[in-house]
Amino acid sequence: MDPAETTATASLSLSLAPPTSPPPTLALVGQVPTEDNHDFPIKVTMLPNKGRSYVASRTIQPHELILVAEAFGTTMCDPWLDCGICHYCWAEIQDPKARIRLPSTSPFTAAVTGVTVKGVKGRKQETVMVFCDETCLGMYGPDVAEMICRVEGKIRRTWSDSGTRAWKLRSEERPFLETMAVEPDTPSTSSAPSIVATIGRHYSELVKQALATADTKQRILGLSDTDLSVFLNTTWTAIDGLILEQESWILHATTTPATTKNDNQHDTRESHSHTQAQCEALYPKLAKLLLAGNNQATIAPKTSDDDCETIRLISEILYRRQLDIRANVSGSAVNRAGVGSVQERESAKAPAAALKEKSMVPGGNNGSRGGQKATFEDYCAMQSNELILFRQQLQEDIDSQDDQINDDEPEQEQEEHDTQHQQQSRESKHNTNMKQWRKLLSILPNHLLSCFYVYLRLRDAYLLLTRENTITSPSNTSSQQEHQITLSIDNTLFRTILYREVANSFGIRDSSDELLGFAVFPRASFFNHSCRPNIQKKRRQSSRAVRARQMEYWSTSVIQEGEECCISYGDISTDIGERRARLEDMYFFWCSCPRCLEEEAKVIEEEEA
Ligand SMILES: C[S@@+](CC[C@H](N)C(=O)[O-])C[C@H]1O[C@@H](n2cnc3c(N)ncnc32)[C@H](O)[C@@H]1O
Repeated sequence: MDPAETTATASLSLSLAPPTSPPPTLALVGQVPTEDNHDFPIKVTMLPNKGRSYVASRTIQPHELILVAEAFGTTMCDPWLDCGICHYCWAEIQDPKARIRLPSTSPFTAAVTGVTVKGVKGRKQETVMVFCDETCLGMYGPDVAEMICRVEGKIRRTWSDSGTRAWKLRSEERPFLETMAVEPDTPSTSSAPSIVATIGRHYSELVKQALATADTKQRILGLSDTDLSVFLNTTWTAIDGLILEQESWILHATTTPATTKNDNQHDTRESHSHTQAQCEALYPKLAKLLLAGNNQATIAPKTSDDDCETIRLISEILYRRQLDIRANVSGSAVNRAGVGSVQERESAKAPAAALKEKSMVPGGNNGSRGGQKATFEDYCAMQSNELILFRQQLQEDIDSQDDQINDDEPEQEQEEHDTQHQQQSRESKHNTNMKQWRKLLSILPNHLLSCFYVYLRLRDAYLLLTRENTITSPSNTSSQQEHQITLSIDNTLFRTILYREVANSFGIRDSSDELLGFAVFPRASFFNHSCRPNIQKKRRQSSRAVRARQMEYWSTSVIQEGEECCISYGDISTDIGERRARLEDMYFFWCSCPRCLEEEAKVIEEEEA
């Protein structure tokens, strides 16, 4: 694979239970071909020190097509976004006249009609998606495409030239972090609902809880998997608390437009524009606060292209998950449960069982070696690499900081001391809590802080889009609203998606081996790596409309029943040292495939000679 060339990184809210790890492997272990799938050539099994893997369920002959896997999520690398490559089939667009470009006109300003936020209206939309024609757009899904362009429209916009400049929050209107300044038993002075104060108290406690689990980088590294899960859940939940506090206030302000003197002066339209600006103005403050914990982290004035790639992938997966829910759950159940409900989360937590029920073989058995639509359950069945990635990043941070620590510390401490001194008289309790936050953030890997940043931007964008949907289509009937998909995400869902993409996505390349982007093929994610692979992957060529969304896996030699079926993760032409280092860095394992063992033995032999 190139599960290869991946970019990056699971639970709600106030639950501190460890995430759904270990991955749901056991239900898949020892699968046996059933009556109707006895001819399916591969099955998933558990191998020592390798996790789950595909093995041959019968003798496989060379050049057999053994699996067709369908992509569940894709993301194109930024430079290719508007370069004549179809966003659905990833082929060069043959007929420029038939080409469809989204958005067809600049921004979705129509969606924010009447909102005059300086620097926003009419701003050039940088994200585009192009498709060969209606067929490809239809296959990809016009709604998904539009949604992704809208999300990116929000995300690409710099925070500084949107909300913050247009909307200066008055301190008396600002509950931001207010609850951090009060003792748990002190009533909140905020006009926002009391839930805000409750959340505020709760998340400050969570920060303390996380620090009580581990208060240095080294101690975090020493935590068991279970304790590290609790530590991460607590930290992420505290961040959700910060965000919830702000969202509660924004929603409160939206639903009660005439509660302040200021609001009385505005008509509804202006009120909407202000609340939109508030969304955008509040998040940078939060991001700054979060990132202030680490001297090396800066708040990006503009979201990076890499972050946008990740955001596109997450948004597509999230959207397709909503479609799955709609297809699998009855409409009324969706309404009852609501987006992101506990029921949904529970069903997402039992992917292996669902996979088993649906089909005992990967990719099903429809006579064409699978290829049926991948689902969010399939996606969740992939291995989550959150803990392993976290530890790797933390170790890297420790290694790179080791040399600097002695020089930097006194300066950092002095700076912190000065800042604290200036504010001490008026906000001593606020500072105590801020200090705890800073402490917590300073012991987290920079990589995680970047993930918080991406998460904040997503929450910001989804909130704005939900508001725009409400503003632009207030007259929608309830049945129309039922069919409208609104995206929402919490830290559980964000981490579920992000950390499964890590080491599980495939690079998509053109004929000259240029990397166009990445895709996640959940049912192909059980192929382990070998430097002497017996399976080769190929993009499907049967018809244009399915190209790239499907990947074929072909045997390259005779594979005996029970033998492992492996692909290679990226370049295997390099020497053993380089190969092993790359695999360890990107896929978190030390390769002991037959070829590596042979080459290792040869090196030892030569050294001894
Ligand atoms: C795409 S997944 C393969 C399926 C995975 N084993 C599972 O249980 O979901 C890639 C991960 O599998 C493991 N893996 C793949 N090939 C391996 C190998 N040759 N030796 C050890 N672990 C391997 C590594 O943890 C890697 O990050």
